[in-house]
Amino acid sequence: MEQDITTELCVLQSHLDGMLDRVHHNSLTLKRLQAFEMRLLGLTALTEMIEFILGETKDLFDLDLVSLCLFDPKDEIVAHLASDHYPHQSRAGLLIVKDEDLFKNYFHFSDRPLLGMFNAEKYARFFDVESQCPSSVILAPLVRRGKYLGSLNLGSYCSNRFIRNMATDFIDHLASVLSVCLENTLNFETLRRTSLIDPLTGVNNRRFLEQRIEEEIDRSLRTRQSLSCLFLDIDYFKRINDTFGHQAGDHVLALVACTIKKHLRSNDVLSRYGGEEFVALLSESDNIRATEIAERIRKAIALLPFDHQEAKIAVTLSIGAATFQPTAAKSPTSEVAQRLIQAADTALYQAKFNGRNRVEEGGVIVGAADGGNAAV
Ligand SMILES: Nc1nc2c(ncn2[C@@H]2O[C@H](COP(=O)(O)OP(=O)(O)OP(=O)(O)O)[C@@H](O)[C@H]2O)c(=O)[nH]1
Repeated sequence: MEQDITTELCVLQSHLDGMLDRVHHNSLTLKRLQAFEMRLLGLTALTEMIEFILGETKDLFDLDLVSLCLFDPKDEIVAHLASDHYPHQSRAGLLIVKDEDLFKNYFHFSDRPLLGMFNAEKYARFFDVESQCPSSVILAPLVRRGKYLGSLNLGSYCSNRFIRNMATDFIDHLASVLSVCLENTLNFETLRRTSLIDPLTGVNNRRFLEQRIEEEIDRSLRTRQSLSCLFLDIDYFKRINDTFGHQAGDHVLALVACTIKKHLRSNDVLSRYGGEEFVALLSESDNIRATEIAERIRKAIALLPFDHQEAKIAVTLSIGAATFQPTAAKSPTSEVAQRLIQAADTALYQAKFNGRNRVEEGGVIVGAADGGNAAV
C-alpha cells in the first residue's frame, strides 16, 4: 500500500516536473516573442521588415525553414521594393504572390493556421525549397479586415514538430501582430512613395531628387563611375498655356515627362523640378554619354506630335548637362549635389540664351582634396 502511494507520488512528481519544464519553456518563448514583437513594431520600412522576419523567426522558434508569402495583386509591393533596390526576386524565403486563390483555397477564408506533414503538392508554393523539404509545417495566414496580406510559413525537418490539433497560441499571436505591422508598413510605404511623386506627370518630385542626389553621389564615389545631371526645360511653355489653355499645357507636361523617361535607364532618376522643368540623374554616365542622351531626348520631343483638338502644338526642350567625376577627395556630398545641379542649370540658361531647342554642356565637376569642388 505504502509502496503504491510512493510510486503514485513519483509519477505525480514527474508529471509536475514535466509541467514545470513546459511552463518554464513557454515563459522563455513568451519573453523572446515579446522582444521580437517590440522590434517588429519599431520597423517602418518594408525591406527591413522582410529581412527581420526572414532572419529572426528561425531562431525565435528554433525552425529549419521560414518563408514569407506576400499577396501583391497590383504589383505595389514589387514597386516599393524595386524603388529601394531590394533584390526581391533572389531573396531566399520571400515569395510574392499575385493570385489570391492560393490563400483562399488553402485557408478557406479562415485566419486559422494550417499544421501538419509537409505535402509537396499542396505546400510547395508556400516554400522556397531548394534542398531539403521540411517534414512538418505550419502556415499562418496574415489577415487584416478580412483580407489576406500573405502568410508566414514555418517548417521543421522533424515530422512531429507540427501536428494537427496542437496548440498554436504563440503563432496565432505572432501572425496577428505581424498582420497589423505589415498593413501599417504597406500604408506607410504607399504614403512615402506618393509624397515623392508628382501627380500630374507620374515622375518623382523635387523632394525625391533632393533625397536621392546625395545617395547617387555616394554611389558614384564608391563605384568610381561618373554621375551626370540633365536640366531640361520646355521652351516658351507660357505661350503654349496662353494659346492652347492650361489643360493642353498639362497634357504637354505629362507627355514630355513620359518621353524623357523612355530615354532613361530604369535606375536613372527623373524628377519634375518645378513648373516646366525636369532634372534627370544618369548614373554611370560621363559627359559624352550625357550629351548623347540629352540630344536623343531633345530630338524625340521636337519630333513628337502633340495634338490638341484640331491643332498641332510644337514643343521643344532646352537642356543643360553637367557631370560629376569622382575623385579620392573627401568633398561633402551636399556641396557636390548643389554644384552639379547648379552647373546643369547654368548650361540650361546658356541653351536658352543660344536660341533654345538645344543641348549645352556645363562641364565636369570634380571633388577637390581640400573639400571644395572645381568645375573643369
Ligand atoms: N499647364 C501648366 N502650366 C504650368 C504648370 N506649372 C507651371 N506652369 C506654367 O509654365 C509657364 C512657365 O513660363 P516661363 O517661366 O515664362 O517660361 P517659358 O514660357 O517656358 O519660357 P522659356 O523657359 O524662357 O523658354 C508659366 O506660364 C506657368 O504658369 C503646370 O503644372 N501646368
